[in-house]
Amino acid sequence: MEGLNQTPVIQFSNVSKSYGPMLALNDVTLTVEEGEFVVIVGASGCGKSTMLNMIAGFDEPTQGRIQIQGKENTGVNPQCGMVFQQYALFPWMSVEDNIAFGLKMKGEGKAQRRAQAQAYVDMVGLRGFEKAYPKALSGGMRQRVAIARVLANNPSVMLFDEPFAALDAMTRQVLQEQLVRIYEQQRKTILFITHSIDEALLLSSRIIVMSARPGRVVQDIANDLPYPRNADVQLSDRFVDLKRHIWDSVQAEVVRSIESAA
Ligand SMILES: Nc1ncnc2c1ncn2[C@@H]1O[C@H](COP(=O)(O)OP(=O)(O)OP(=O)(O)O)[C@@H](O)[C@H]1O
Repeated sequence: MEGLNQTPVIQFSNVSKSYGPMLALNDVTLTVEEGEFVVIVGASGCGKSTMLNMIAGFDEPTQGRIQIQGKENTGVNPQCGMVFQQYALFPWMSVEDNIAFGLKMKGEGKAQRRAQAQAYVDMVGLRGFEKAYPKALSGGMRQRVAIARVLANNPSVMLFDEPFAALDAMTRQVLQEQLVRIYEQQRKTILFITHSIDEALLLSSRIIVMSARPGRVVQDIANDLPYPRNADVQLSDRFVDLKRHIWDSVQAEVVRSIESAA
């Protein structure tokens, strides 16, 4: 059967991570296959960002092994593209140049860079803003530039660390729907962190619930809400069932995390 013997895009094997004496992640084993949209939820401080940082090669496990497409990182992994909560754009570059930056680094010619940048400008709905600088853009627009820049690099894995957390609710919903559209078209492998169960359900094909620190995987839930999706999915009975189920386990872990901090 197709896909059965494929190397997973991401493989955590018994991964633990300590910072000095503090254990942040404890024995995490997780396999992510090509084309999955995995959302990680869990209490504050349970090691979600640490997981993304280790996948990207910004940090490494204290114990266990992380393999990206079958290989352990030896440094920052160019196959991983990260979108952060804070927009991390180059303020001295236009929208177009920010998006095309990675293409320039790869040595692509100017005309080709411009054409590709334009395609991603269109994809994230920023036509007309190509020549604008980040300071002239709203938070939501900046985040679209950040997403387009990562897409333009065509990474094997897209990593999102609470990318919409700083946005107002309406902008957030527009960007969520846009990201779902992009996923439906491109089926990129995505790992996405959020504190919002609604966001997790709207976006993901699978949801991982982490325990309070030290983080472990406590639930691994297939999100069977059908694609194509839009915000209306939140009105369905299945959405409400899944939300209740996930909320119960997240809430238990949040309470544990607050109690252990007290
Ligand atoms: N570079 C570091 N040095 C020391 N401690 C760190 C470092 N990075 C993370 N930690 C600690 O590791 C734990 C996990 O942090 P991490 O940021 O991965 O959690 P998180 O689940 O992403 O949290 P949040 O939801 O609040 O963003 C926290 O207690 C944090 O303070």
